[in-house]
Amino acid sequence: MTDQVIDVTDLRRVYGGGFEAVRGVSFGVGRGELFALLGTNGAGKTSTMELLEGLAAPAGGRVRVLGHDPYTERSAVRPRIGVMLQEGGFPAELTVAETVRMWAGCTSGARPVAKTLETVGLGKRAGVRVKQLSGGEKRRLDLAMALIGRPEVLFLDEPTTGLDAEGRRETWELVRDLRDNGTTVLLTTHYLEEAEELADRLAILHEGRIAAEGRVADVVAAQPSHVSFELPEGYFVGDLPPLAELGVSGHETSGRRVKLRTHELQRAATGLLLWARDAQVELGALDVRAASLEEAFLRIARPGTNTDGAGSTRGGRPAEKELTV
Ligand SMILES: Nc1ncnc2c1ncn2[C@@H]1O[C@H](COP(=O)(O)OP(=O)(O)OP(=O)(O)O)[C@@H](O)[C@H]1O
Repeated sequence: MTDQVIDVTDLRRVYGGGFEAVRGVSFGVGRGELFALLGTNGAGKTSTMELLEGLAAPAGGRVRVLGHDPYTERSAVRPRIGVMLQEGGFPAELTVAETVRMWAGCTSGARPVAKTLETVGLGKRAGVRVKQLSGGEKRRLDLAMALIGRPEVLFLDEPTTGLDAEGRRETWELVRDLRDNGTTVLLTTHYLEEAEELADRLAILHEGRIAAEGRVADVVAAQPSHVSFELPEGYFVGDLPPLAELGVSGHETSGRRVKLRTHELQRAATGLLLWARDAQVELGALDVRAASLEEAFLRIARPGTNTDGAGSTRGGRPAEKELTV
């Protein structure tokens, strides 16, 4: 059984004024696991992360990091964790090397400063003042500071925001290496690709609650796949084989365009194509699309709206009503 390094039960956070930003969040992260928290702006990711980092006391629930309460037992937890906040806020006049050296001086067993700067891609910027760094370089400095104490648990709040594509890939490699060497990582991100690349498991937060949680593949598998196409003039959805027999769970149309939803993509696509061949029907703009994390995210982030565009009227013709079969 994995050693549970982060253990969160029914966590709540209430800000002054009574706003409840975290509303009963529970999850666990095992040693050496990388867990990603996703969610729209304001979903509660940073508010949750700060409770785990011991920066605030929860209004309710329970947090354990490395077996301790990170707020009341801060001295037991702080030396063993690395924290990369959304904004570092370092003294502007110090150089990069001075900044990291200063922090290393307060940390027992710190990594060598020069090596750490190399690791995060700031080796050539060691003598530059913090105020002269670009946004992406500041993010790399934040990461260096989080790594300097060789943390067992690393908290990364949007670590690649502001980085260019290459910088992002480099950070991913570094984070993956750390994880592979046993570091437990909790990461928040707005980049779904980042979560897909890195996360062993993830949770999608929405309005302070976990709306979906699991391995990326499981969260995606809960979403339907789609087959969309255009029927030729004179053909209607009713001309297709019974949709339930194709494993289709719902559909919508807009003009001649038809979109089928299914959890059995191969069955639906095969049935449709065999029908088209036998009926000698040419399906226009055929698109077969497996479910994606983006779709899962959008469905959660925009409840009430259908990412399929169900019920819309495009092309000047009224849409058929959505039919769930
Ligand atoms: N100090 C505060 N006082 C009052 N409300 C706050 C405070 N900090 C955050 N909030 C509110 O709590 C909610 C959650 O904010 P939080 O920063 O945790 O979201 P987030 O998911 O990290 O968002 P983002 O992706 O924009 O960083 C938001 O509605 C935010 O306005």
